[in-house]
Amino acid sequence: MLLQINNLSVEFSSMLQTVKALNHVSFSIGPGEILGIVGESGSGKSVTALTILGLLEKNARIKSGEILYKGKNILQISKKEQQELRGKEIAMIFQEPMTSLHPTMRIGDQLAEVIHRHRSISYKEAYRQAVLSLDEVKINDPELVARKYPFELSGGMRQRVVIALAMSAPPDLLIADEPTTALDVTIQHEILKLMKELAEKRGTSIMLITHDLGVVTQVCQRVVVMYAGKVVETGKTEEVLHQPVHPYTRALIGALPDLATPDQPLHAIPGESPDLRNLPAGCVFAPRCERAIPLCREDQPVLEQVTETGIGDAYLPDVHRVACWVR
Ligand SMILES: Nc1ncnc2c1ncn2[C@@H]1O[C@H](COP(=O)(O)OP(=O)(O)OP(=O)(O)O)[C@@H](O)[C@H]1O
Repeated sequence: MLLQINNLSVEFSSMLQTVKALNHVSFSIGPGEILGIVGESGSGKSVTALTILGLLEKNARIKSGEILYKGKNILQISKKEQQELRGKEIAMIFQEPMTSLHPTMRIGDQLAEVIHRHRSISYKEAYRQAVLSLDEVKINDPELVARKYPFELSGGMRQRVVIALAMSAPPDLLIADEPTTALDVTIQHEILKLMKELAEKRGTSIMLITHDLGVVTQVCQRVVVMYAGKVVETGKTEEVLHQPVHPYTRALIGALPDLATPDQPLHAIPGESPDLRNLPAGCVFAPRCERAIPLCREDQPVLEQVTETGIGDAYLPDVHRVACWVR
């Protein structure tokens, strides 16, 4: 495994309250794998990403768990080592490309500077490679685009530049937080295709955070479904999305006419999202669950293998697992 998260719990505290943002989260990402993390707003997707990157805000506390990156617990390395990891091995791209781009610097110079920093080559050579990297992310006329400023490019073009920047090290793990949400459907499709191609070509693993199940179907081999800071279901994309077991996953999928079509937002589920300052004693989804039985309100279910068909180690990442008493 490239990345293995075990039993991760993260809280945010202020004088008055404690928000339990992640509760005993475990999952892994293999080399070259594209893993989808899906869930409603507030389910803990971004907090998971920020914890991996060592970028949690000051009021955050890691209550339990470990994050093994190439077998080493990166929750225990120094700030400097975390920074090095972020620069060289783990890259991140966000929904809004401008957050990653310098507004007053030409595209070619931004890329060349990063490439120059990572490799021991002259700036001139780094600039030449910057132009090549624009070509690699399928930008037409890369020499011309290299001389432009970010504001002169469309949203889709900017996100391609950001991908080129993120891939310049190149990283072993790319964390992409809603990378196509701000783009129109056709461009979304092209950007996802590009990310998939780059992952295959470079062997980069991608952790793709999305609220869009169409995106998951399109590019992710496996998926982790999160709800209220917990993993409620996980397994191969096809199994989880075509034979969902958790009532939450079922509800998410319920209203989608066609999973193969991108840009399908998650179905709104009746009831309110749980209050992370005051989580229920039993299953976090029980208050909204039509199938809940008394046990669901008393005891927290843990992730367990769905069927016996996946014979062997229940902790193999491909195995379809669900945290639900009623199945
Ligand atoms: N610095 C913080 N202080 C207090 N609470 C926080 C902080 N950062 C995140 N949270 C809380 O942690 C929970 C999980 O947030 P997170 O951003 O990971 O959700 P998400 O699944 O990524 O949602 P979205 O899809 O809206 O980005 C939310 O309830 C959020 O309010």
